[in-house]
Amino acid sequence: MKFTKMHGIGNDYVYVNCFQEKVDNPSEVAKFVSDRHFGVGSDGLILIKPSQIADCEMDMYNLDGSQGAMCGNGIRCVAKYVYDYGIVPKTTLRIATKSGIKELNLTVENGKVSLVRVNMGSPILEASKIPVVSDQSQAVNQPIKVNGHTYYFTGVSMGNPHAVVYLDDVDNLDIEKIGPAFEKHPVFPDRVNTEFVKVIDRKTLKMRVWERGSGETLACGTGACAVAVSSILNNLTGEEVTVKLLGGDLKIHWDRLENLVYMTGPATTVFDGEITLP
Ligand SMILES: N[C@H](CCC[C@H](N)C(=O)O)C(=O)O
Repeated sequence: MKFTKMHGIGNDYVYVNCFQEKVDNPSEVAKFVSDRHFGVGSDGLILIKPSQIADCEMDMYNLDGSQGAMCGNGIRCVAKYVYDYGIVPKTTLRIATKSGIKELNLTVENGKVSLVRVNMGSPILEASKIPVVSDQSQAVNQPIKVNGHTYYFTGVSMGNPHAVVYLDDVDNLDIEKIGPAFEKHPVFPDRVNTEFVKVIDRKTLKMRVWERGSGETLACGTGACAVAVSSILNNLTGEEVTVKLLGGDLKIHWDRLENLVYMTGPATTVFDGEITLP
């Protein structure tokens, strides 16, 4: 199987061009290629497919083989792939995902995409639609008991579920322990991606993320959007923020009038390869 290794500020996936390749059992392939010792090494697998309703379709799998509904860092790389490889020679394009069609604008330098702006759509705040178990219609600063401690989270879906938790220190965080405890907590019926956030100032947030099905990743685009929405809802920042992640920065703007979230960030191609599947 031919593939291309790409990343969005360190959130790396194995990309397969399904205009040319056929992947029969993507969940199993995701588990195999994601292994950093026995496979290629990645946070998961992303299939780039033809679409009847958009310029192409993105189909994303976590490293545990579970299918995700949306991938912010991934969709920027999909746009870069289809432009750079001449499949969709347009700088404004639409990509179908499991959470609807997203529109993207590309910045091209020396014939290659360097920066991508994604209209990520409207955040979903209704607890039942995230889903989050709550006795309120929205889970804003909701208390939750994890490993014997009480934390407060805000639930946001960007097509996939996120729990945003504010802490004074995200550097000395035992994320390997607290991450899985949030991910599998019964308050989140479909599991959850958890972002641990420190507010730097009203325009800057610093975050780490424990992803559903992938563990700690260096970045999470939908997570950065969820963090921005939560921080604006909690009046901790203005509408435009820089979210600083381990792998780099993303610019997020929640246009409250349109109720649309825009994410701007880079997309990087690392190498093309070929792998024999088991
Ligand atoms: N890394 C992705 C999110 C993956 C979400 C996935 N872990 C799930 O919801 O199952 C991003 O950049 O938005």
